Amino acid sequence: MSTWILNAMKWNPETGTTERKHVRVEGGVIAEWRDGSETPNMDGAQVVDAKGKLISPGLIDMHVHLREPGFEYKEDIASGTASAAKGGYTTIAPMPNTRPVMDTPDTIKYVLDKAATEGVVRVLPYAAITKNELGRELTDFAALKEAGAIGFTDDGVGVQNAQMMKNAMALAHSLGMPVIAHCEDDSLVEGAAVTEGAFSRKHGLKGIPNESEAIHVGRDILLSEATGVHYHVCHVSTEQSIRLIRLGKQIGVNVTSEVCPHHLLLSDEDIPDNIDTNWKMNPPLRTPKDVEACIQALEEGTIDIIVTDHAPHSEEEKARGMARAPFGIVGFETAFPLLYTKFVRTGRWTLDFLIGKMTSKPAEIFKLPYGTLAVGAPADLTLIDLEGEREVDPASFLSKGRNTPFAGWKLYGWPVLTMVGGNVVWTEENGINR
Ligand SMILES: NC(=O)N[C@@H](CC(=O)O)C(=O)O
Ligand SMILES: [Zn+2]
Repeated sequence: MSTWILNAMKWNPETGTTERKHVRVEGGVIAEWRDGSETPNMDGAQVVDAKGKLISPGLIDMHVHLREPGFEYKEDIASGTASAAKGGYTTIAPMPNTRPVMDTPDTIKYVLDKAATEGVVRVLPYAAITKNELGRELTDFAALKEAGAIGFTDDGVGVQNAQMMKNAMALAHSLGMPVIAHCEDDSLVEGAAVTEGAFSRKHGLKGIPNESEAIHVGRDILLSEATGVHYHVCHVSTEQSIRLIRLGKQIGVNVTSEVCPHHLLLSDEDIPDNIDTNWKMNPPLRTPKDVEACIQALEEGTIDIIVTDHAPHSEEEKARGMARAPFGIVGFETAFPLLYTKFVRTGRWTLDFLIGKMTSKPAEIFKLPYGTLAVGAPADLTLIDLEGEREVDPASFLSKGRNTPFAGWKLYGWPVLTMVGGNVVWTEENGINR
């Protein structure tokens, strides 16, 4: 079965503009491109008229929480992958902080099987570094790799013991696998919900200091240098971490890093005075200076990629107040429109720059065969409406989570169709197609 997508606008890096193109998809891969002025032979093919929408490689999100197994009331693989598809994502990497923790081959297989039967996008799971993410005992890395895990992380908590982390890195390196780290020194954080900054001072709250993140980043860069492992820093939020990553890259350490849309767009000074827990996430929103440092780090390449850290929680949990509500906000269904509207439409970034940080760059650093529209590549793609303006409406999310600080924001750049391996899995018009 072949499909023609007609009249899509495709970025041309040589001219720095988009051009009208037709593309044929066959056998799950991109088979041929034609100029928009041609009329291809479409006998027997399924035809999709893109009507001038942008065509992008399917977005890739290397830091997400699907909550299954164990927290299906927050999200499950069916709802989480549907939410991803609606956000234009075709490949996502879920974190192992589930219940049970994804720390055995069986849990990895469970997630992969569920994703194959109920999921609509590609799901590439991470496995835990330590059993139950308790930081005490390493998991069986070789068996987890064999089961299909793509890397090791205790995301949700930092690995507190340096020797444990060093052992993990040495073992991961011997297996050719990356270590992905949630960087947080618990001894500096205790009982705080927001960053140390203007907001914490104004409200008399204990703050989460920037060093709690950067201390782990610095430690782990040294351990990566010692072991040679590919070390990837999760959700970078501070100027201090950036300084260390920049230095690590300069001296040739195999370090990469990611940033979330909220850390590029919001600071602690934007948190409303009524302290809505949709503004509580980990790492917390930092100061305006940190926000600008994150933007510049992405621009200079110190930060490599953009991830959502999609972290759904129930309304009941988020209603527990700032001290007791869990950390985290949803991300799939707002990421691209937010970044397109705030950085591309304002002229700070080119469309190509933004899309690269969400497609080809994650594919490159995690060695994935996706994130490209080249002939022969898997037909993972998304069509995006760059012109229609719409408000963020959490009630319309396909995620079970409604926890976002972006409700009501008026944005451009909404996905309208998502294709994975040649199958249309979601359209704005007809919803999910399983
Ligand atoms: N980011 C968050 O605020 N929360 C994540 C954990 C994590 O990514 O560290 C979660 O699992 O809810
Ligand atoms: Zn984390």
